[in-house]
Amino acid sequence: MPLPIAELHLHIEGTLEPELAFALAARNGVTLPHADTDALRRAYDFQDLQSFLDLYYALMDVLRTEQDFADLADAYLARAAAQGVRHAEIFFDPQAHTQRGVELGTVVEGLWQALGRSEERHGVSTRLIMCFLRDESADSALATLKDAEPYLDRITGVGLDSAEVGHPPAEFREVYEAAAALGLRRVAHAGEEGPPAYITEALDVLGVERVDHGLRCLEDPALVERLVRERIPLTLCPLSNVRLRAVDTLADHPLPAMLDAGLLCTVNSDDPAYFGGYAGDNLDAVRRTLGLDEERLRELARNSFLASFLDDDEERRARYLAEVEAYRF
Ligand SMILES: Nc1ncnc2[nH]cnc12
Ligand SMILES: [Zn+2]
Repeated sequence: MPLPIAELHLHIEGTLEPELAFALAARNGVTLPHADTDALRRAYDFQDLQSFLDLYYALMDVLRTEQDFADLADAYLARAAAQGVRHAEIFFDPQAHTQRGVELGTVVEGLWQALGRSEERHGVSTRLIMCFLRDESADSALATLKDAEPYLDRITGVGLDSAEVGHPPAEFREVYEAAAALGLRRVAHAGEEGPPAYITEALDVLGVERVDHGLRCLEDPALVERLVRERIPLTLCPLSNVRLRAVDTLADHPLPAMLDAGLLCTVNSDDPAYFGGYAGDNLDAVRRTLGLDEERLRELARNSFLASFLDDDEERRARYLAEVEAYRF
């Protein structure tokens, strides 16, 4: 039995496995530019975040109907459950779909078909986090938040993703203020490729409660001290960092140093179909390559539930935390 964890950094569109991409392409009459799943997998040789995003957005063309989004999310939940995920806070990118003519309602209703039965089917509780694309305008983000109003009972929070460098968090101050006024939780990608100043801005200007990635905080000791003091969770994604070349090799990943520094780290999969593994695969990889011992792994699992948005269900959080403490490796 795998270690129970919460996955807090997972883009549902990044769970589109090549086999499902081809099946949906056939179902929807879409022609992919790749000959077959092997050819598509060979394209997963990324230089940086942008080279990944180019393929990630292109492949979304196969996602057209509610059923497609339901199938995508259901496949993720099944895989995640098998790897120990007990609770998943799932990102989606509405603008990547509405821009190509797929309505927001199709996306949310489709995802909800899978999320609504996830506990019964997979034993995984879920939350949905709507991300704004930071390489689109702040006005587009505001329009997206407005469009989402009919679905807010299904959306727990907002996030900020896509190409980071040159798109500082402060550009999205207004939409984050509006989201907060609607009672939404706030997170943002920062310090994946962008500088530590973006992490500070995400905290001070956007009011985020968690930082997605946050890897580059290590370049600013005062920021590290603040993140430790304020117990700001970081949702790290080790295999993603290797594939997108934020670190040279997994052996160079600073996770052990970050834990030693007292940072509230969690381990997540980001876009598992593209980066070579789901949440449990990420934990296995850091255990083997970075030599994390059992107590460090238990700490990562505990952190994941502490950092989750289960504040509306403390009884459940306590149950998950008890499972972590009782776990025998
Ligand atoms: N790792 C990542 N960083 C920024 N935007 C993303 N969208 C999907 N995965 C992402
Ligand atoms: Zn991400």
